[in-house]
Amino acid sequence: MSECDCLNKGGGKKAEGPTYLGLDLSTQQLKACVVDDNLSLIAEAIVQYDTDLPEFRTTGGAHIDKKNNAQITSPTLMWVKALDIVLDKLTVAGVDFSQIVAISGSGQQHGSVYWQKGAENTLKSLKPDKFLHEQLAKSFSVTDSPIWMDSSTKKQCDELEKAVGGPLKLAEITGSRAYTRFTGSQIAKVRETKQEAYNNTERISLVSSFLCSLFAGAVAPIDISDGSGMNLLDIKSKKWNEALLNACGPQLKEKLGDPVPSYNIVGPVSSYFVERYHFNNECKVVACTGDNPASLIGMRLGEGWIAVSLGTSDTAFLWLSQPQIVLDGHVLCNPIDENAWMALLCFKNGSLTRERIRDTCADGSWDTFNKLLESTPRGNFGNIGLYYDKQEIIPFLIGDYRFTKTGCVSKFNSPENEIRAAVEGQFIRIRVYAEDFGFVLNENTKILATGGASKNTAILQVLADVFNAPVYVQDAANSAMLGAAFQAKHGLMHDTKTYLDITATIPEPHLACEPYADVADIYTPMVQRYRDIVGQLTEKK
Ligand SMILES: Nc1ncnc2c1ncn2[C@@H]1O[C@H](COP(=O)(O)OP(=O)(O)O)[C@@H](O)[C@H]1O
Ligand SMILES: O=C(CO)[C@@H](O)[C@H](O)COP(=O)(O)O
Repeated sequence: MSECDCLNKGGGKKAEGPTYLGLDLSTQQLKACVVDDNLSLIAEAIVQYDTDLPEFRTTGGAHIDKKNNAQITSPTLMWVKALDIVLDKLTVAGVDFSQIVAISGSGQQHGSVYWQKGAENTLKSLKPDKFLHEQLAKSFSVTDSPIWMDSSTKKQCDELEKAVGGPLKLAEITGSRAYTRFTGSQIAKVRETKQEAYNNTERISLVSSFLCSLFAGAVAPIDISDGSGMNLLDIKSKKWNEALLNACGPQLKEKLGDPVPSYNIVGPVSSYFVERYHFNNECKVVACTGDNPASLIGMRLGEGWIAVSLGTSDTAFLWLSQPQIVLDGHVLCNPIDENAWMALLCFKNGSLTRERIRDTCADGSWDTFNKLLESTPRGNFGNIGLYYDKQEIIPFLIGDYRFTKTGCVSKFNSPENEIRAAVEGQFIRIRVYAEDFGFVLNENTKILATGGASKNTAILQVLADVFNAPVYVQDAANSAMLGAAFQAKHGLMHDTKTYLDITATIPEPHLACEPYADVADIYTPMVQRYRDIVGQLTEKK
C-alpha cells in the first residue's frame, strides 16, 4: 500500500482498534502521525516552521546569530506553537484522539530547552481552553534554544575533555569526544554567558524530552539514547558522569533529572489533552528520543544493513552489539535494547547544501537538478567537490573546494559538473567516515535510505554507486516520526512483547536503486583522492 492510500485526509480510513501517536520535532518542521495496531499509517500532519510560523522569522527552522555565525538557535516557543497547530491539523484530518493508547516522539538531537523556575507548575495546571503557546510564553529562561547546528562552544569542549583526561577518555565514557553541538558544552556556555538565566532555570530538557514534557504535563526524563548525545552520560552504566556534570554547571544533576530507558512509560497524558482534544485519560506517554535513534526504531535494521538519513543533516547509523571507542563519530545507547548500542555519523551540510546547489545550478527545481545529475557520467570526469556551507563536523572544514583532475579550481565548467560534484562529494564523505568508523562494506551490504531527500531516486542512484551497494526505501520517508509511533507501542507492550514481535507487521523495504557494474573501478580511487584532498585541506589550517 502506498503512503497516500492509507492516509486519513479527513473522513478517510478509520482505525478499528487502538492507535498510537508519533511525532518528530526536527530542524525544519514538526511532523505527526497516527498508526493503527498493525503500525500502518492512518493520518499524518506537518508544520513547516519557516512558512507556517513566519512570525518567528526562521530560515530552515533556525536563527544564525548576525555577529557570530557559529551561534545557531531556534525559538523554543515556536516549537510549542507548532504542536498547537499540528494537533489542530490532525483534528481536521479526522483523527479520533480517544483511540490513541500511547504517544511517543523524537526530536532533533543535542538541542537544549531551559525551563524557567515555576514552569513545571504551569505545565501541571494548563487550561484546556487556551493554546499551549499562550500559557508557556514565559516558561523559558533562555528563549532561544541552542540547536545541533551550533558550533560556538570550542572553549567549553576543551574544558570537558580536560575534566576527564582528554578526548579519548571522554569518548570511552560518553561514546564521543567533545563535539560543539553536544549538549554538555552548550549548557556550560549558557552557564558562563547567561549566568542569571542559568540560575533561574529549574530544569533542562533535550528537544525530545521537552516534547515529551508537553504531553506529560510535567518535565519528562531524558532517555538514555538521546542522552548519549550530551557528552555527559556514561554509555555503559547509563548514569550521568559526575566529573562531567561538575565541569558544566552547578546543580546540573537536579536540573537534568535521572535518565531512563528509551521505552520507559513516563506517565499518563496530561489532563490538558484529555479535556482539549478528548484523549483517553488512560493514554500513556512513552519517553521521547533523538531523531536518529527513533529512525533506528522505525527501520527495523537487520544484519548487513546501514541506514542513511538524508534530512537537514546527512547521517549514517547502525546497530552495535558492543560499544567501541571512536574519535570521529558517536556511539549512543540503543533506544530498543538496553544491552546494545548504535553507531552514528552526522554531517551538518546535507539537504540545505543540496538545496543551495539546486538553486544556483538548476533554477530551484529538483527535476532540473536530477536531469543534470543524470546527464553527467559517474566519476564526473575526475571533478571532485566539497561543499560545506556551515562548519562541517567531520571533516572540520567550512567553504567550497573544487578540484579537477589537474588541481584546485574556483569553478567547474558547467552546472551539471557542479551538481554531480556536490552529490558525489557528500556520499564519498559518508563512505570514508563510515569505513574509518568500522562499518563493513562488502557484497552483503544493503543501505536503507530515509529523510526528505530519500524521495529522490537520482540522488539515491549516486548513493548506491558510491557505496557499491543496493539502496532500499520504506513506504514512508520519515522513519523518525514512524519510529516514534512504533516506540509508543513498544513502550506500552514492553513487558509482554519484544520489539521484533511488535514490528513484525511492517512491510519490507523495497529496492530503489542498484549500483552499476563499473562503480568499484570509479569510486575506489575517488575515495582515496577525497582522503588525500581532506588531508591536505585540514593540514593547511
Ligand atoms: N525531491 C527532493 N529531492 C531532494 N531533496 C528533497 C526532495 N524533497 C525534499 N527534499 C529535502 O528534504 C529536506 C527535509 O528533509 P527532512 O528529513 O524532512 O528534514 P528534517 O527532518 O531534518 O527537518 C529539505 O531540506 C529538502 O531539501
Ligand atoms: O546532530 C545530529 C545528530 O548527531 C542531527 O542529525 C540532528 O539530530 C538533526 O537531525 P535532522 O533534523 O537533520 O533530522
